[in-house]
Amino acid sequence: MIDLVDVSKTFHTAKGEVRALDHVSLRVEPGEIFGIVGQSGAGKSTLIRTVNALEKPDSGTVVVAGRTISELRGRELREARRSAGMIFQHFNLLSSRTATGNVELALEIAGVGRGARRARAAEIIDLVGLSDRAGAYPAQLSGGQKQRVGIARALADSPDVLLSDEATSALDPETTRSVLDLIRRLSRELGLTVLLITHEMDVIKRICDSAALMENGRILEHGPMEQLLTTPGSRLAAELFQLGELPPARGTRIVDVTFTRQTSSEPVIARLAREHGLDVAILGAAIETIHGGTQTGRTRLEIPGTGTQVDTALTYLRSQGLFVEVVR
Ligand SMILES: Nc1ncnc2c1ncn2[C@@H]1O[C@H](COP(=O)(O)OP(=O)(O)OP(=O)(O)O)[C@@H](O)[C@H]1O
Repeated sequence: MIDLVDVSKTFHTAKGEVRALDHVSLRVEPGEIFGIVGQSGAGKSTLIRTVNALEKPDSGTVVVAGRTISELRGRELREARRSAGMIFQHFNLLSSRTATGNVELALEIAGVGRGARRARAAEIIDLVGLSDRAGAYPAQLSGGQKQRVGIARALADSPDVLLSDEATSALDPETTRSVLDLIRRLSRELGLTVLLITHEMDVIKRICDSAALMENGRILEHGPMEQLLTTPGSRLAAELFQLGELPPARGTRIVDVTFTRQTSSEPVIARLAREHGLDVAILGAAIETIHGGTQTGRTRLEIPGTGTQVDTALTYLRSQGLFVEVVR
């Protein structure tokens, strides 16, 4: 649905050149929720702005819903832009218009007639759960409600893609969860593809099917969440499962064991100690629920013993369907 191929963008500033996007390639499948995480200045906003053609890449191509929007101009470009709706951190609502009025405005700009505008606005306001607040002005709405209006406005013209630029960063944790759950529900119900950028790992783990980590204009790693979790050395996985510092070296082997879905580490570790006679210590553990329900966890083990004993232990863990990464 969204394809970025070798996209680069450099800004020329008074302080010199800033390479905001450095040969970025990325594919977001139809219906997928794809999250891009990275520190401030990583290039996330620039990337998302190339997808709705607010920014033109210096090189590379951006294809959205089958149209190479990085090459379009004029009327064709305006038409193509309609395939993506966008939501923002600070909602960007018009304070002089009600919730419905804000949604209708988007349809007015898209050239939809008055009757159809009314009907569609009511329908989409209902879809985001705001029917009882349809006549309220932004100042009378909570942050979460304002973002629901933002979502309704973005989806009013039935785009294929929803772009989200830190849409929950100004919200408290509980409201964040309800807005993310709404985005996930809408994505499933409408078959909507979602590309979101965030600096919060919590957002990635709550709703994303796939994710990418950006730094200095480059994509460092990307892929489906479950694949990332079992990629050796994945920084996204390490950030998801915070297992703390490594203890001082003392001649033992330290391994991280990741389990997903049916596999649970507990009986396996108990059996490892019992059947292999190894005095295994658990140094840390973290369990997370990723993209709406899959329980995934990581346990950090310290395994003493000779090289052969440890190798046997690792072979045993792997034979139990666990992903094992030797940390030290
Ligand atoms: N219009 C611009 N002119 C000059 N430099 C820019 C412009 N837009 C972005 N940059 C620079 O490009 C780099 C990437 O910025 P970008 O906003 O894409 O990062 P980001 O990951 O979205 O960060 P943040 O979360 O702080 O918005 C930064 O160094 C930024 O200063």
